[in-house]
Amino acid sequence: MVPGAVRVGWAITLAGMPDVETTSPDNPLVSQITKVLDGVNDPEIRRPITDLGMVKRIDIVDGSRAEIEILLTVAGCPMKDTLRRDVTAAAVTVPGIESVDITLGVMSDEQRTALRDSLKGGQTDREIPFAKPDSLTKVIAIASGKGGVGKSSVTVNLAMALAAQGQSVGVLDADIYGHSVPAMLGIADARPTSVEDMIMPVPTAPDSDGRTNLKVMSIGMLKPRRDQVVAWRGPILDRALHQMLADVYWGDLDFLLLDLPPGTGDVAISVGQKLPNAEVIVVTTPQQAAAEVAERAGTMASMVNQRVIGVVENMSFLQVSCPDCGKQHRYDVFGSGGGQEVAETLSTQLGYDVDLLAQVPLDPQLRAGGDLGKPIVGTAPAEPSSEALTGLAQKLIKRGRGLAGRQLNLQPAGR
Ligand SMILES: Nc1ncnc2c1ncn2[C@@H]1O[C@H](COP(=O)(O)OP(=O)(O)OP(=O)(O)O)[C@@H](O)[C@H]1O
Repeated sequence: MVPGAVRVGWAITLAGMPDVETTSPDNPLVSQITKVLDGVNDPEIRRPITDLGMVKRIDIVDGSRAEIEILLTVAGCPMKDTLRRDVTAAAVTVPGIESVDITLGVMSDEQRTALRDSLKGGQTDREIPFAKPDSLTKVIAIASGKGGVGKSSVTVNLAMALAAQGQSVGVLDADIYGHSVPAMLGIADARPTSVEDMIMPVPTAPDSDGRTNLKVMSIGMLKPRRDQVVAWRGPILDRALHQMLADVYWGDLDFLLLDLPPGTGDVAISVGQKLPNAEVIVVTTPQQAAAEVAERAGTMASMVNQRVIGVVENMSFLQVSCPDCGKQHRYDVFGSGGGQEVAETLSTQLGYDVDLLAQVPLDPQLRAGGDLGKPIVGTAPAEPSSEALTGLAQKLIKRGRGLAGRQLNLQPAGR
């Protein structure tokens, strides 16, 4: 503490987090500033900075100048400018405050450990929060039989569509061959920061309301260099996946989407073991050959006891407006019927209804959005492809939490 400072007892902090210091404890402006700072979230952890012990000191100088010291979790925190801006914007809303000086410091090792422990909230090391029977997060793995059918494009657009509808969404890119999710979301070079051994997933750019409802962790972010090739076999992959589920601070998520590698390999088996309550969406194109391999991905999911909740047919048709007659013409570029066929075959094989949840047209704008890191559901929500993906998001929100892998606590009925 700075000399002459006292701890003010009114700050409600997480267990173990220090209170705010001040040299002017009787000045009501200090408590008013603390109150408005309760509304400022750390952009990565997405909890109030006051709860996280990040507000070290608030002093009022010359009656109307606020001096605020903020502790960053790590030196060189990529979000420091956002924090500085948000804290200043909040503090100047307090009547009587005319200027704000922000000093940025860094948490000590002890403070970081206390923060990490608080965030874990009793969760033991290496425990996967989503695997707990009482987890409220809907975990959905996006699978495909083969590469290039648009699995990652569906994943990022679905994630954005869910976030746009107020859902808190995490995307775990477990596609060792592609890991294209960060680039498709415009955060290709972003690297997660960590608090002690806890990794903060990377938030995507805030939406127009300043919210970042979507955070990402990718297998590519565990590599030292972006251009490095991942050539991991089963056990290392399994550990990497465990790390991304257990050591990443995902916070309270409504949805966790997993972009799986194509096919039926090691990652699908690991996901099945680690997340028995995950549900699966199979992505296919309308092509016959693609449909046949997609069925295998669905069968694989059921072999590891995951429920297949539906099929998405991507690149379903191309809609072109005719320069001669002015009407819209549809072209079945990749054939037709593959999605429906996968849904019907899986329903028969698995013994429950597997629906065709969406048909997403072939759309050059969707491709361009992926290349530019600006998914089409955000930039052109009225396009038919965006509408199909937003419709898929709405179906998933309405669906409620599945019962796969959950303890039902059913008792035999008494006679
Ligand atoms: N509906 C669509 N319309 C037009 N282009 C699309 C559509 N869906 C995907 N694409 C494009 O097809 C290519 C492959 O898509 P994507 O990377 O999403 O497939 P994937 O199944 O995840 O492949 P992989 O598993 O090999 O990473 C990308 O260039 C993407 O922009």
